[in-house]
Amino acid sequence: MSIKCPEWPTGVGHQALNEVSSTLDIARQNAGQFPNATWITATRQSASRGRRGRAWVAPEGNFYGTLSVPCTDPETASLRSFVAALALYDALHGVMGEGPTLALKWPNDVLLNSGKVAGILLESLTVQGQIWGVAVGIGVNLIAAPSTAQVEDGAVYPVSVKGEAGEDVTPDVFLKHLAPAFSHWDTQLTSFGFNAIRTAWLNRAARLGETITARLPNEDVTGRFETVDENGYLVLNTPKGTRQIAAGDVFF
Ligand SMILES: O=C(O)CCCC[C@@H]1SC[C@@H]2NC(=O)N[C@@H]21
Repeated sequence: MSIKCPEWPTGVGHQALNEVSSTLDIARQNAGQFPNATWITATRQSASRGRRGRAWVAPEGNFYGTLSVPCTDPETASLRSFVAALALYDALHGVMGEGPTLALKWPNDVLLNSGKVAGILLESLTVQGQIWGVAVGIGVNLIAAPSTAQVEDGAVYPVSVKGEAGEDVTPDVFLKHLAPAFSHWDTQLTSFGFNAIRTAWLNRAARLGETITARLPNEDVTGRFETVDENGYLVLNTPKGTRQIAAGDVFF
């Protein structure tokens, strides 16, 4: 099967659903069906998933969306987590104004006043065992954040737009900001390559130049956060030399 990456910003579809298990499940079930990039949103998710097999707390009123992107290029696909982070940054500024502080945390969290306000989870979409596209799952705490007891020890504490900025933003209004922002940054990626995205991401990065710890399956790596490289890997300058980290959780 040969499907080209979609042209932005035209031709982006939207399926608005009520309760689903997860908008990522709907994207999987429809892999191969949507010819264009399509936003799948839901008012409730009964089985929301987060990174590394964790659950994502999903009260009604928050934003739950997955963008199904048909695309034949698996390398560019994974870099869409950076596109999503930049789009979330712009969309959150759009709904809150310039006051609250936003920052991006590697690999794909968005921080509001230092707390986690949004998360991104990418999954491959396959048809008959072949990669067909990528699903970009996005959750945003618009009106409510989980309690700190519901998140892992040492993780960034969760916050909401309502709690930090006092704004009542509905998921529909949020998508009106997020969808064009995603199209904008995705056009940058597909037209100019990852370098433009990488530079924009680094300009908004939390703790760049500071000492941070990346938790990997078998070790913790602590070092100075130097940059994100051309593959999207975290680069840490440690006492034992430079480490390039493809995946992990970062702790400040
Ligand atoms: O762990 C994270 O930070 C990522 C959370 C991603 C949550 C979103 S909500 C929409 C989509 N559907 C899911 O089940 N998960 C993602």
